[in-house]
Amino acid sequence: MIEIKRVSKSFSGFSLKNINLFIEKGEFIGILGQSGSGKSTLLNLVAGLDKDFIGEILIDEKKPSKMIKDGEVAMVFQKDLLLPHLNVWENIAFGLKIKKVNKGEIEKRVKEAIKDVDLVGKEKRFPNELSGGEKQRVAIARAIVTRPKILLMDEPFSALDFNLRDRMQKLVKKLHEKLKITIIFVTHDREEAFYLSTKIGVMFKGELLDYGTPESLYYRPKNVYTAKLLAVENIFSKNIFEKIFQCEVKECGFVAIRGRNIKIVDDSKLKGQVHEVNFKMGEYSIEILVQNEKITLVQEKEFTSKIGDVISFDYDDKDKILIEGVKKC
Ligand SMILES: Nc1ncnc2c1ncn2[C@@H]1O[C@H](COP(=O)(O)OP(=O)(O)OP(=O)(O)O)[C@@H](O)[C@H]1O
Repeated sequence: MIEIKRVSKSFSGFSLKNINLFIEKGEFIGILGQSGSGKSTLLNLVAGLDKDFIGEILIDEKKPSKMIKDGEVAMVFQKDLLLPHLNVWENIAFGLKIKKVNKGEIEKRVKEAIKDVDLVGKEKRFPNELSGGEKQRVAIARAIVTRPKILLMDEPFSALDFNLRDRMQKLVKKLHEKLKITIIFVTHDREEAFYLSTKIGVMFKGELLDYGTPESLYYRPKNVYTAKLLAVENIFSKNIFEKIFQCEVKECGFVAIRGRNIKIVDDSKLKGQVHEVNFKMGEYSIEILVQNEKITLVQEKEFTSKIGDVISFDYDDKDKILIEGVKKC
């Protein structure tokens, strides 16, 4: 178990603020947030790379620096950091040799890791003879070969093209299922976080704003920032929402509704004027004006009305997302 308790850390102009997080063994935690939100800062503290912070971090009741010394924590970074003068096999075996693992065991583990990351046949190649994706696979093999309890990954695929990224994500997911280790994976890509994670932590300006399963974050974001990050198109203060959707909402700060949950119908008391239409990847994104407020509807069905037309729309009460608290973004 990883316990992050009341952790704060300051640089000039940035601080990580009072982070509390409890991570069970075997979970896959995605830390999601925009650039500069403090994801890597937090990961470096968990890795024991930075010991200068307020609060407490315990991994299986031990300090991170002890875990990393004992080889129980491994890291994969955005840059592969392979040793250029060693071939694939030697790069993967390097950590085991340092730990003085016996030769037979090294052979066995390296061979298995090479199979796991799909690099069979490329053992003798040097890093400059590998593609970006292959280099990252070597980096992952090098990390898992030491059989760490925890694997920390800091945007490992952000430099790869989307096809390769897809393949690498599948590989990491498969490895997680096979090895059952705890993984913390930092990313600014919400699809990546949703695909991989059992739980996601949302970071914003040094704070952990939201934490939960992908489903709970998707259906019940706790704040406006998470809702925006998860592409909820329509977010209004309670009063404005009540005005444009002609309803009464129980006490809350904001009300949100996804564009795909607003339907165009033949007739309804709710009407709006078409303001803008965009066709994106098989979906129409339709912006309409309702009492001077813009709302966005999303549908796959072909949209034939023109700019300026008045259309009727409706929604289901259960699709409203009530958000407490203050606006944060
Ligand atoms: N060693 C340092 N000294 C001073 N400021 C730092 C240091 N490391 C990070 N920062 C600052 O802390 C803030 C958070 O950085 P961090 O790298 O944790 O963000 P991030 O969410 O991982 O961003 P990215 O996605 O761009 O990697 C940034 O404003 C950064 O400039």
